[in-house]
Amino acid sequence: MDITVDGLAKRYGEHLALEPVSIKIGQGEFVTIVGPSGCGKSTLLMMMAGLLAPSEGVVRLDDTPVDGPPQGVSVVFQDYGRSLFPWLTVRRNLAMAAVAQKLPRPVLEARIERVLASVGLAGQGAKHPWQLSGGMQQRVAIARALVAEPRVLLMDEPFAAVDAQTRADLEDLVLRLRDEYGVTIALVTHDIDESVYLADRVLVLAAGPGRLIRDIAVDLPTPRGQLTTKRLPRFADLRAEVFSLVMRPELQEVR
Ligand SMILES: Nc1ncnc2c1ncn2[C@@H]1O[C@H](COP(=O)(O)OP(=O)(O)OP(=O)(O)O)[C@@H](O)[C@H]1O
Repeated sequence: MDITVDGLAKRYGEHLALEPVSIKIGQGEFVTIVGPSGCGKSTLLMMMAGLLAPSEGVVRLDDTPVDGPPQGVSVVFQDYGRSLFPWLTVRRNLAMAAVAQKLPRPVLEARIERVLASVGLAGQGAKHPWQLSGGMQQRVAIARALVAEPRVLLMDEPFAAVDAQTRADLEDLVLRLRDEYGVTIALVTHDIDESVYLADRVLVLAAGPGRLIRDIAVDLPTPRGQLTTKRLPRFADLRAEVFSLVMRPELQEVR
């Protein structure tokens, strides 16, 4: 599913949180969104998810305008602790996400088992979220987003609350899932290395007011690897480019 963001802007009362922004994200593309705190990253993502109404402009999925949470789009938030139901098992948490699809029970159960295996949680379905580590809970949140077989996955700092090792594992997991499920992904992050490592394109936003200042094509080879990719000179160049834009946007602005 393509995502077209056309002149999308957001005001909160008098405050202009995001100047009009236009972006196209192609089917199966992985785009990351970076920028300093308060530049409107979450605001942009929530409007793409149909969870927040824009003040101007429109989001289209393929050719259909978004005017509420659309079918085929799943969202993963940072705060997995609050996004899972603690009183339900992992399997029941996942089943809830596909309720609207009214799948026959065996189809739903097969999907749940497949998705749990995909995120490395085979055999954990009968546990409750609180019996799992933070990294495993975030895997459940990702699995839950996949159960409905979305065509678009929108992720808002999904790995911010886990340790570095788990974060690297989850990054690689999401890259693999993009290939396995062919989903289009937009992911908000504060982490510049992560923004380059994961992306086909990095969108850099600046603050005061929030605006898009650069759309960088990441011409690194695939498949990516934590060691192989991050030791490439080209990775260091891209990382430095994003870093300087995020830290000193006024020196770099091109449009
Ligand atoms: N519900 C709201 N009401 C009023 N202002 C808001 C609201 N949500 C966000 N803002 C403001 O809009 C701007 C953009 O916020 P947003 O959360 O989108 O930024 P962000 O880049 O995701 O920030 P962070 O990286 O800190 O999460 C900020 O100035 C914020 O204070």
